[in-house]
Amino acid sequence: MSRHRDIRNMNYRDELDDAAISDGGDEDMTPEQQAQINDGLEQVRLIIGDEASSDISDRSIKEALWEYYFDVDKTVQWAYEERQRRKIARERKAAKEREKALKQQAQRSTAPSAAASRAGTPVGSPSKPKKSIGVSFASGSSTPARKMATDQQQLDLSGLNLTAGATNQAEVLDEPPPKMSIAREKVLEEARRALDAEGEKKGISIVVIGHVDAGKSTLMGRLLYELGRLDEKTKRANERGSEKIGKSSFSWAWGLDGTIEERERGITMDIALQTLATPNRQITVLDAPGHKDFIPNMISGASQADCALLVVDSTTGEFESGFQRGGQTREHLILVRSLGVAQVIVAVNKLDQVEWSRSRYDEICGALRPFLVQTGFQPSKTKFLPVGAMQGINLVSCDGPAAAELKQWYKGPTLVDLLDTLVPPVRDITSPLRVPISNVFKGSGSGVAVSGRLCGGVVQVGEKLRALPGEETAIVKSIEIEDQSVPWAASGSNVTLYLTAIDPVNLNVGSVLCPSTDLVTLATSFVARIIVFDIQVPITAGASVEICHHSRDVPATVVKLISTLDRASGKVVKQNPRVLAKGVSAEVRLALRTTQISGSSSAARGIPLETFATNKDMGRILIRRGGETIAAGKAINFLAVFDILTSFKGVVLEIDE
Ligand SMILES: Nc1nc2c(ncn2[C@@H]2O[C@H](COP(=O)(O)OP(=O)(O)OP(=O)(O)O)[C@@H](O)[C@H]2O)c(=O)[nH]1
Repeated sequence: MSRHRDIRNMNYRDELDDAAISDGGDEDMTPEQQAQINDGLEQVRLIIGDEASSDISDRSIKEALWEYYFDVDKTVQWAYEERQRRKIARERKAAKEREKALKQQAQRSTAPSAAASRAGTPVGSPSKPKKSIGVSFASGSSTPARKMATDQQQLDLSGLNLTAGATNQAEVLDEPPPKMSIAREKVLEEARRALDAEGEKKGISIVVIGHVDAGKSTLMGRLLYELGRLDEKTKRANERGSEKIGKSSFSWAWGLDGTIEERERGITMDIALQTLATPNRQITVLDAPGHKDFIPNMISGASQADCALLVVDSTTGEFESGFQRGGQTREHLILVRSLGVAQVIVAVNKLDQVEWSRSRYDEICGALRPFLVQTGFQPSKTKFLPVGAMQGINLVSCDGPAAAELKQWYKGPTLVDLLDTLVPPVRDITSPLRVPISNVFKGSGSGVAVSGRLCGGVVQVGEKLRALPGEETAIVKSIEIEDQSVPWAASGSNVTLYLTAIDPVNLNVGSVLCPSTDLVTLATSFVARIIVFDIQVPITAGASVEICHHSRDVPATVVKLISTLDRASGKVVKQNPRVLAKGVSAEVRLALRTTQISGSSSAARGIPLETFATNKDMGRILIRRGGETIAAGKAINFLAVFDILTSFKGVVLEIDE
């Protein structure tokens, strides 16, 4: 085989047929190279699935491995892109055929009797061309969970040439953008009815948090298996694959940790999204990374969740290291509470490591309870349970010989019982639509897809939305919730929106989609009420920080320390404090840093923010410094905003304090 074929820029028309790929001859390879190819093929297959589900033949994979010098990561990336290219090519072909059929139909209808008599068929009953609806890569595939931000499935948009010129675009546009077909009032009425419906499963999202290696992914992988959401074939493939790289204890985690780096390192690096159902709840699960290097990804996941599932490792010394200062058990709890999560389930895991000791379980619950209260969780909204994630004990049931020791002292609910009683939050469907984008990836045909959680309002197919910051609008081509196509979605739903009529370069993670008639404020300077975390170096005026808002981080400066406040009453304790030490509540003025340097960068154009009083989910921020989260807060007042009406000039309006 030659290494000189440009795999990334292959013409998909030629590549559609695997037989078209020249063999080139394996005889050029040494036995070692052949072994490497076969080994690589096995690894790629573990990730992308078999030929039927991946649409890529062994031969194509071997070719790619050869071209990429046996690099499995690059080959997997190529395979995902290739699959998408093939899908687009098929859609184009189908569109052309539909167009041809329509033309023939039109010709027939202009000469009805002649056509009818010639064809011997009745006139006027053309077969309606099927409408193609974009589907995400994850739907129906045997690949692991869909990842949210930096997944292999979040593809390099340049590979698709989505912006490659008018002719190309026109060719790809197989149908005009859809029009809004349902009146807004009707959508609201339907949404209200669906939310109130008795007997309907209530939708809720939960973020899985905890210190690194607590067993979060293992617990979710095992739970998905117990609930029939992970099939035997994938389970066995994960067992084989993890054993092969000497990480067999991570086989359950492979159900969630899908990238090669995550699997090789045995850690979660990005949020993985999965769904599961309990008798009364339809649950979106966001598995967050525990490692402190990936806190921004964890924040992105937590800002999309209603509730949290905290997993702690009960092994001697392990709970303690996660709970001590700097441990992620502590930090994650503070973060999720700051982001508005009020309900938490604590799964005390790996009890098999401490011989199912009741006293160890009680000790851990006893240490966590006061901390949870201190962090702002109400005891009535905090539930505890003992589990053995690896063996699947007390997840769906607490029966069988493996659970015998636990059953001697534990008679409480299982994890599924507790998930089933989570209280869904009140959804504000009448407020303006806000969709902070947590991921951008390729849609089908000419479109691009974005995912995120609706923080207000309703969205429907055909709706025109503005992407902020920026001047571009998009039209919603289709909407998916849990891989099901739906005509509309309401506040609180985690959705994938397939957009058209927009260049994908204008859609960024952290941008917010909203109606053109009701734009989000782009704040460049604002007052926030914050709570300072357990920091060692106090905050002073002029400090350089990062503001995290949903999936966006922007450099900012703490311009002014306005006052410290009484945490209980909110009353001013001291005006113009010189420093803010740990535990203090304060009002500060923040300004995006790039506004002071240049008036044209995206950060300078402000962050799409609302005051907490207007929209709680859109008004929360976290403040980080040097990789550490130092404070959480809410925007209470804008001091300077980017003027959207004159945005092409990059005007920043100063508003009096
Ligand atoms: N003995 C025992 N080991 C477990 C159990 N649950 C998880 N583990 C092991 O703990 C290790 C870490 O598991 P993961 O599921 O990757 O942990 P995690 O919390 O998802 O890790 P990060 O996402 O990287 O923070 C693996 O070796 C698991 O096999 C359990 O119930 N018992």
